[in-house]
Amino acid sequence: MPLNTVVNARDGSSRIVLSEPSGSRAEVSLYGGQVVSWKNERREQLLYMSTKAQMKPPKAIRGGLPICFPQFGNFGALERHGFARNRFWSFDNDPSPLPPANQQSTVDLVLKSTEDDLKIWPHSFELRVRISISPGKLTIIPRVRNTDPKAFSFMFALRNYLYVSDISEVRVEGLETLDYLDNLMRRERFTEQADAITFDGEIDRVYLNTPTKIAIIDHERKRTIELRKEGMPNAVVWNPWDKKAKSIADMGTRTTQQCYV
Ligand SMILES: O=P(O)(O)OC[C@H]1O[C@H](O)[C@H](O)[C@@H](O)[C@@H]1O
Repeated sequence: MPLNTVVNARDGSSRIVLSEPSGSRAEVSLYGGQVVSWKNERREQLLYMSTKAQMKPPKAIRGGLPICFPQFGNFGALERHGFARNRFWSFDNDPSPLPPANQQSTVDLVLKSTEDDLKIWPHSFELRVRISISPGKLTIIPRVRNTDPKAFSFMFALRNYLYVSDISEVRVEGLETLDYLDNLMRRERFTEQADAITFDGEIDRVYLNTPTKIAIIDHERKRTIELRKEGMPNAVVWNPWDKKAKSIADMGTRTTQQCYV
């Protein structure tokens, strides 16, 4: 058991608390291996969490940073976004070969395939994530080990719910001129023409071969979240807008404008 505090939230779920001296703090749920809260040193929340989110099976947690594995979306025969977000993860006591962690600000989790998982996806695996915080930064390092005699392919994605003031006040920079698959147009391929992505309706796109740095600029809050990634070529931009959001039972819309991207 690591030193991180494990708290029982009001909804009865257990969370691991990460903290660091400048005052930022994250909470991680063993259900889904999911970051459910991340606050900066000014105690401002940076992740959206639905007021109707369930922290227990069978649904995935609606908010934070859900982990999609071994499938993203409906790009395969499994349930949407795979099953890792609907499983209870464990503490990983042997996260080698990563460097030793500061146990106040880092947690290592692991998900290993079970007999039931093998019935729906016949490949045994160990999926590890190291989640850590430092001033102004949240880092997630995922690793997949094939414990199967045969090779397999998989998809991995972090389906981030970044908290913004009002989606219509947000710009996403770094995806201009790139090709994308439009999930609202049967995955037809288009090229982005705008010099930044802004929002005025439902959007659900997979941008291909994206740069390592993408900026989410929240004009109203005067805050920029910089997303940096390695080894993950594509980036999804999703916001369901009003009508679709209302049809998602656990979305818990607070205002008519959605506040996540
Ligand atoms: O409702 P969920 O299963 O969590 O999926 C929420 C959304 O995730 C992704 O961004 C997909 O591109 C969308 O098509 C999907 O609607």
